[in-house]
Amino acid sequence: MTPHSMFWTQTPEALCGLLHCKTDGLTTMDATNRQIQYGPNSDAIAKATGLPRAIMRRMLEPLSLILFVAGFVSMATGDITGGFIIVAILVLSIGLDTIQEGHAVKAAEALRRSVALKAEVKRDGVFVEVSVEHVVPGDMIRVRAGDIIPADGLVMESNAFTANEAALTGEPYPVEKRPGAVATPNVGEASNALFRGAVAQTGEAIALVVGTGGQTIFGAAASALIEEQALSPFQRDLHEYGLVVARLTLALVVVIVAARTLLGQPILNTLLFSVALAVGLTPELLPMITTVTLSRGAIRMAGRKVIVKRLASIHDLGAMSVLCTDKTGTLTSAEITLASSLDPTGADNGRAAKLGAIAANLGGDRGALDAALLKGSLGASDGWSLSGRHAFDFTRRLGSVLADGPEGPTLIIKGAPEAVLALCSRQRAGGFASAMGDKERTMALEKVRALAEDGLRSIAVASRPWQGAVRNVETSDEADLVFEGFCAFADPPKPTAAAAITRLAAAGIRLKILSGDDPVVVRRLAGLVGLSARSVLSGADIASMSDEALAIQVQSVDAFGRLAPDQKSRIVRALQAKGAVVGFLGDGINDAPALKVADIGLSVDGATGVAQAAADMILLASDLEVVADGVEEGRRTFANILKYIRMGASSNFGNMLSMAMASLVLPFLPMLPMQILLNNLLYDFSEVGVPFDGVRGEATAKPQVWDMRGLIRFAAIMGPLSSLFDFLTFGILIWAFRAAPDEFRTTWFLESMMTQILVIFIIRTNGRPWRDLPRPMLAASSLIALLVAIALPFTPIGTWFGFVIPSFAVLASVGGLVLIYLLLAELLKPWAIKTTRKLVSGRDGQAVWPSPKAA
Ligand SMILES: Nc1ncnc2c1ncn2[C@@H]1O[C@H](COP(=O)(O)OP(=O)(O)OP(=O)(O)O)[C@@H](O)[C@H]1O
Ligand SMILES: [Mg+2]
Repeated sequence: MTPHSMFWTQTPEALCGLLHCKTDGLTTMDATNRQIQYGPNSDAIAKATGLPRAIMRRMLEPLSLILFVAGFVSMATGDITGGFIIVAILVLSIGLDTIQEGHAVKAAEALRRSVALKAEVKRDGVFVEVSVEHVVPGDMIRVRAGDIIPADGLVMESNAFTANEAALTGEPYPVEKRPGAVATPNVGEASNALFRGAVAQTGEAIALVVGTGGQTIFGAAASALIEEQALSPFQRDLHEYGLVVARLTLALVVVIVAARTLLGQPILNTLLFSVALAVGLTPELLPMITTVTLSRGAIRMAGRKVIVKRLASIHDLGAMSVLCTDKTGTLTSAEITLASSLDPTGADNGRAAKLGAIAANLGGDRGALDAALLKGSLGASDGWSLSGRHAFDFTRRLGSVLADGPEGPTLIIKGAPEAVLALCSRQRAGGFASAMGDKERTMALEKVRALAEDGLRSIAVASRPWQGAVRNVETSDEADLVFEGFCAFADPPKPTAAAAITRLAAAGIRLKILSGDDPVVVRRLAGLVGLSARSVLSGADIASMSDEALAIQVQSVDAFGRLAPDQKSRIVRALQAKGAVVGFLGDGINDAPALKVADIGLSVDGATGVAQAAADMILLASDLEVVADGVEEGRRTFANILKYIRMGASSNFGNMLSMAMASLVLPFLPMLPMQILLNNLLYDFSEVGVPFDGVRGEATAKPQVWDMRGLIRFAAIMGPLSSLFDFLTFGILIWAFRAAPDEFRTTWFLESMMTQILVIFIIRTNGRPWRDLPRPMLAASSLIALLVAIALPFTPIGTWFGFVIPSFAVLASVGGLVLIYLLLAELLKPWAIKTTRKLVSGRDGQAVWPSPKAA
């Protein structure tokens, strides 16, 4: 049943027998059945979803459980109305919570799935794209350079195919994979096997899937690469904040229960009161609120062509202060074209392009340059076949093929000019090969420079007739070459790039180009799109720098060229070291390491699988405009979450706190448990509109960073203010009006509702509330909650809750107090919202915001 142990030692026929399939792919029907039999190709533990489960989960939370029990106990002991109301309110809150969450989260999840990695499988005789999850044993898959291999499989056909299994086996170099029997049980030598989670480096292969999901050789290790979702510092802080409040609450409850029991108050009553208070105090809604707001943010961002894979990265995007980007495809158009083919002297000659196209075709790379070469010389490789290869890699910046054709066995090398020229000892011009010395090399490099200054990027092509037996190419073979000439490519900047960069700069985000291309090309482009082109650092420059020196250099340099993949990630780290929140936008295999290290990895739809897998967000259009839109949305979302948190940390919390204190000095309960629960429910309802609220331009104008100290400052100013007015109400009711318990509770309920709900309109904006009105949804949710709260005591239903109609004098004075409270809150606001966390310009030397993924 498990054909996958050492499957590479078996023949395709034997495996097909075990898997009950043929070697020409499955039918859709068969695949569907197998999906049921084998399960999805992922080993994420299926999360309990579904409505009943979501409700159960909430009901089983300790506080709800206690309240349910208490409610039923009340009913049983005679207080039918009281007990019933408590249970009813609980059911309503849980319903509110569940509906809100279910809806938004599902939609966000669906979006995430829409950019899930795709795999090419043969179904009903043709190759089609399905999501990786739907690959099943028995499928024929096709993988190409840049893909993450979706399942374990036996290679049936291959063309220049190499796979990088570093993450699985630790073997740092790509290994060639081709069909053919292997006898060894050793995984590392299974040259006919593909393993889930490895990266296809070059070429193309077709394989028979023998293992999916957890049933793969590297199992969980592989899926960690494919499906990782780490917590961001923002989420961790939120969690911690929740814990602090929970502990405070617990302490408070213990004190109240002890004190009131000592005072001889009825136990059940006290217990219910303190649990209700705990419900009011705990930010039990916080996780739901952040998830819902983030999910709503994700949905809105999708409308602006940004698909969010990791929800918490929305905040990180809003906090981003530096965006590093690859050059081709984002700053320049993705479609590179072959502009000219030149011989070593600079004269037009098609030979370089022809050899380049042969190498591109046989070499199996899938880069933009190869595509341009193939398009530029159609049919050039007719009559040529592959005998050996040394695959292109971004560190050597060249690759070679051993091709057999009309000229006999020939080694063809193409790559970055300085890399290729260093290997040449002769050059061919006008049909003749002549010696190539330093003088010729310098002239050739000057030609490259001249081309670059005209905006053309070039690669060099060299060759040499192959002597001796045909075998695979090694580094030592790449010497003593004949320089054949250059291929020059046009790669002009996108017309929209400069404007987008200006817009990002206005939003407080600095752009840096991190390219593998020639520094001269990079410099010219930087100038064209409005970046500082004064100094350009190259990979060679930074290789000799210490981390400290690099961290200083990256502050002022905006353009980098000739970077190896690990140098891109090194620069990202250097920026992070000085406190910047760094985004990286890239699409190639060579961008994957930097995408992983960056705080926010951005890739584009259609990018290589590795890049997409490493990214947190996928742009549906490769355009900086889209990033700028996304940043705006991200900041908006974050601002809305902040509203919630601020509200919870001040008014709501303050109210419950003063109530707890009052319960210790009053001979009666300051509010009945069901009144507290009602208070909490109405307050929660009033906030339902927050995720839909608008945000003022100024709140999204600069990178926004989660600022725990700032929040504490806010709470420390607004909390006591709210408590002060609670105590004033308290004092007036007791001493001025000598209010009876029922009137006292009703009035305090009204005061508490009015302050909590109305202060939303003040806290939600940094500006004047009357100049920055809330969106209809928030206005509606809070005003409805407020109206219900105010109207209740005056209706017959109010009596169920133990409300009475307060006297006019009482109402008038409390109304007056609420107005003064709101006025003071508005006056103190500017002082309370001052950020304590200096916004990062990359210079404050304070890494208070560690990169989420760098750890
Ligand atoms: N297929 C190829 N054949 C030959 N040389 C190549 C090929 N791909 C890349 N190179 C060489 O390697 C260099 C780095 O590659 P590339 O420019 O794609 O890196 P990058 O960092 O992705 O750059 P960009 O910022 O332009 O996207 C190129 O400038 C070129 O000289
Ligand atoms: Mg690139």
